[in-house]
Amino acid sequence: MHLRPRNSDDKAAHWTRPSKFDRNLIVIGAGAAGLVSSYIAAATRAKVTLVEANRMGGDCLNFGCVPSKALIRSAKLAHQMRQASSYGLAPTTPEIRFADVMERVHRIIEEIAPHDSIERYTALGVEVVRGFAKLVDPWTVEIDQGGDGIRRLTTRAVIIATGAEPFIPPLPGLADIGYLTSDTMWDVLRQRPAPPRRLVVLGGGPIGCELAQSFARLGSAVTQIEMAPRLLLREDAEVSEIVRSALARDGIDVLTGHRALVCGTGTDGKWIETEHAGERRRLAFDDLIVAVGRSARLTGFGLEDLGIPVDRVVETNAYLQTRHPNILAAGDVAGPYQFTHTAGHQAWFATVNGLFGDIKRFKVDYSAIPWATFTDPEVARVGLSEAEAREKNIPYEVTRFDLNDLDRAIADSATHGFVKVLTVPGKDRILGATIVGVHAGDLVAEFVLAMKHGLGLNKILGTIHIYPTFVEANRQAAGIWRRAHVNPRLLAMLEWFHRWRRG
Ligand SMILES: Cc1cc2nc3c(=O)[nH]c(=O)nc-3n(C[C@H](O)[C@H](O)[C@H](O)COP(=O)(O)OP(=O)(O)OC[C@H]3O[C@@H](n4cnc5c(N)ncnc54)[C@H](O)[C@@H]3O)c2cc1C
Ligand SMILES: NC(=O)c1ccc[n+]([C@@H]2O[C@H](COP(=O)([O-])OP(=O)(O)OC[C@H]3O[C@@H](n4cnc5c(N)ncnc54)[C@H](O)[C@@H]3O)[C@@H](O)[C@H]2O)c1
Repeated sequence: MHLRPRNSDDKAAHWTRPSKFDRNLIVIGAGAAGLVSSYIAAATRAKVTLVEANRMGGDCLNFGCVPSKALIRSAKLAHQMRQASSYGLAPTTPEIRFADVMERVHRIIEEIAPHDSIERYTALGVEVVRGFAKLVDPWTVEIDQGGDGIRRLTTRAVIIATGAEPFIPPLPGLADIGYLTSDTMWDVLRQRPAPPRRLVVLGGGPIGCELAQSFARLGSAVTQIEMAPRLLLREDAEVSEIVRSALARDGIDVLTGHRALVCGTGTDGKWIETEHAGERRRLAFDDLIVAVGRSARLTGFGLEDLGIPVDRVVETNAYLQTRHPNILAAGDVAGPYQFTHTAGHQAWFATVNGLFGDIKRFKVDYSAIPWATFTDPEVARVGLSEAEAREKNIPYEVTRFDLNDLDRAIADSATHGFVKVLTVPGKDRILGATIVGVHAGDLVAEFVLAMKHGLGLNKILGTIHIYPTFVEANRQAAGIWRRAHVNPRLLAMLEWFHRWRRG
């Protein structure tokens, strides 16, 4: 089989498919998508090689979910200590030992690292190679192993799982003043005895909100700059408002609708200038974290030479296949989501389609994708938000239950938030659920299960939930929906029946 590279000037260039292959599958990148892909391939007894250029576990373990959630936990405890008087305890001001906080963050990375280690994957039957992988042709991968030389392997299928990296905006002066990103901050701040004194967080997405709140609770004076009119733009406006006021309560100066214009260094240290409603404002700071989105890693490993189309992500079809059907992509590099669990979810489809696609292919299922932002209160969602339903012209009904009516939330003095469910008008079929509150990321699992398996609100109402728990809020919401949908004629008949029985 011959394939001609698309858009290539070299008209003579073509590739010949080998008649034999060294591997069934080569996976490029050992983050969530790559690890799960190679695991599944090995479980089906395929000969699979996993190539990682940097740290096993990818961004989630080393720079993302794990360190950020570890930091959030220390920050939450500091916050709870300050709240002690609300619970009848003596007011406490926590002594923040920042170096110890950062040591704990790194200890937790080390504690989880064995799950993603070379040793574990080797024992599972995966060949793990340290090095930088490059596609030479649709069936050949070249691995630069640094001092250990270059190795070439042929393979029937390839999964691109190269992830994403922080996007750095073209902000004048930014490169000169020095800035932190999720890639660099964990190592840089590990060297510091104290948290940044004056911190600017650029970006009001999940990363910006989680980090801004954590550092504020650990003692930094935080200013958060978001150019959009509100935080967490993907969520409904009321969600953004709850998060904004929570961050404000933590002392963060939240500047939405502010465009960052330029930064530099002056007598009072570093500064950034923003513009809002025609007014310019200059803010002094000591450290700045850039959290304005993540760009897929698309260049430098052969996609261009193979004519594989990319836009913001690698272009794939519903089976996660690229232009070359034996080259597939999963995780942040494939989009449209940028979560660890969606990377793992796509990995199953990419692997099965890569190994068995010429026999049977499976379309990747995006029907019930959940996510959570781990601010306090947490924000979790599955399916449609109200804004999305309106945008897509999908008719819906809303049922809402506020946590200030939930016994457990009242007992815990944690009543900020709600459960909001969108259903098909007149039916109990769930179109989406948004939960804001303590443990929202855990609570949403019930709606994910319901949506995935076609269970409606009646089924949630008919399921026993332990009293008093936060997850009872889901059943309360289902109960509100039920009461709003009782048949008035049936009620009238029942009333008549009872009257008749009384004689
Ligand atoms: C601060 C932060 C917090 C986050 N929190 C959460 C959260 O709470 N929950 C959640 O679900 N998601 C969270 N995420 C997102 C999550 O980390 C990513 O969605 C996830 O890591 C994507 O996995 P991946 O396998 O696609 O890519 P990655 O984890 O980025 O892995 C890709 C790997 O490929 C390697 N690589 C790249 N090119 C090559 C090459 N040519 N050769 C060899 N190796 C290569 C890279 O070194 C990297 O290790 C967070 C992200 C950040 C930054
Ligand atoms: N809890 C989680 O699951 C979790 C946590 C963190 C990150 N993530 C993943 O990582 C992805 C990236 O997160 P993120 O927060 O970096 O990106 P994001 O794209 O979600 O949000 C970035 C924000 O920055 C703003 N922005 C862009 N340019 C700006 C500028 N020049 N000045 C000010 N604001 C600007 C945007 O308007 C946007 O609101 C997320 O979309 C998510 O998928 C997930």
